[in-house]
Amino acid sequence: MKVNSGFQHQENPTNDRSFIKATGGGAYKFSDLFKEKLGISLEKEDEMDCLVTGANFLLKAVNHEAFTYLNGQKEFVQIDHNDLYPYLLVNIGSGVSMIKVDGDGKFERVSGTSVGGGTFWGLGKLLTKCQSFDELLELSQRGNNRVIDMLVGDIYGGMDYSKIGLSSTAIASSFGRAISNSNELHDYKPEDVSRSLLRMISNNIGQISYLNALRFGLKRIFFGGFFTRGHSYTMDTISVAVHFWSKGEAKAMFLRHEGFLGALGAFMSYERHSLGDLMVNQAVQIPVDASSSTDTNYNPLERDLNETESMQCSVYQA
Ligand SMILES: Nc1ncnc2c1ncn2[C@@H]1O[C@H](COP(=O)(O)OP(=O)(O)OP(=O)(O)O)[C@@H](O)[C@H]1O
Ligand SMILES: CC(C)(CO)[C@@H](O)C(=O)NCCC(=O)O
Repeated sequence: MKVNSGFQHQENPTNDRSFIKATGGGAYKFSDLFKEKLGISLEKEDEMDCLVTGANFLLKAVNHEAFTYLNGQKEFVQIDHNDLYPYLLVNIGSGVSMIKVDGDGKFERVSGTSVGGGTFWGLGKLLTKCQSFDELLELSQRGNNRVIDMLVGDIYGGMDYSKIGLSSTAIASSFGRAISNSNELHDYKPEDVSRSLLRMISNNIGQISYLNALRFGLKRIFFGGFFTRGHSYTMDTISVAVHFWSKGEAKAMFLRHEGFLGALGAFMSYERHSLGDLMVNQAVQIPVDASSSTDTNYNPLERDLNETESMQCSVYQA
């Protein structure tokens, strides 16, 4: 569930109540619990609507929101507000939603995949016995996927298969090397398992994203959701997949505030529904969650803010 940071106390003579905007499945699942334990009503906002509203807002209001990431190099992308649409928004949460965005409130969820962040975390937990997502992610940083993945070179006696554009080091079959010896799970290092898993899932998401971008002629793909967490290897793998499948035509772009799109969108719905006292051009504070950084190389704010600061941005809705 994404809960926005604003809390509204609505004065109403017949029904004096406190409510917060919420979106995602949790807004339904935990509605009764919020009411019962806290006396707060959850006002449900559509998840896709909120994701798109949040992404559009960030892309327009925040300088240096989007960046590309390739070979360890982060490059911020200058967004032309008049030339933002259409784009593909790929939200990688537990599952993955792919949304074609054509404008403010104009979008279509064109695809999705159940192989997402929940798959990485769930399978990773079973295979490595690690206790937290952060631990799993940390393991992957130290792992070597070549130990478990079957590479083109493993099949072709160390050679590239250049005729079809595959180098000897390309993965021919994720986890495929595990079939060719008598190793059991405990013979593999959790680090290597985690690395292969992360690579398999990120690669797959990158590939499906590109195929959907191709389907609709979209050049720009923005990735959001709490899965990436600014983790360099995750972003690198997604970028390489998009680059590889598009033959360099399309670019994967990541959002600095990737995990907060839905919450932001829910927050902004106060304005949409004329319920709040947010005014056009009123500055809002977006809290920056330092906990969203697990990668020691990752500092989403390395450009202009430190982790504890809030960010000033302008709500410039028509
Ligand atoms: N500290 C963490 N604990 C658990 N999962 C984490 C953590 N940090 C990142 N993740 C990743 O984020 C994913 C959840 O992302 P997010 O919160 O955006 O989605 P969600 O709302 O649960 O899912 P969906 O969008 O499918 O409804 C997890 O499956 C996991 O891969
Ligand atoms: C079900 C949602 C939308 C909940 O956020 C998400 O987890 C998702 O997009 N899952 C992928 C489902 C699919 O398209 O196969």
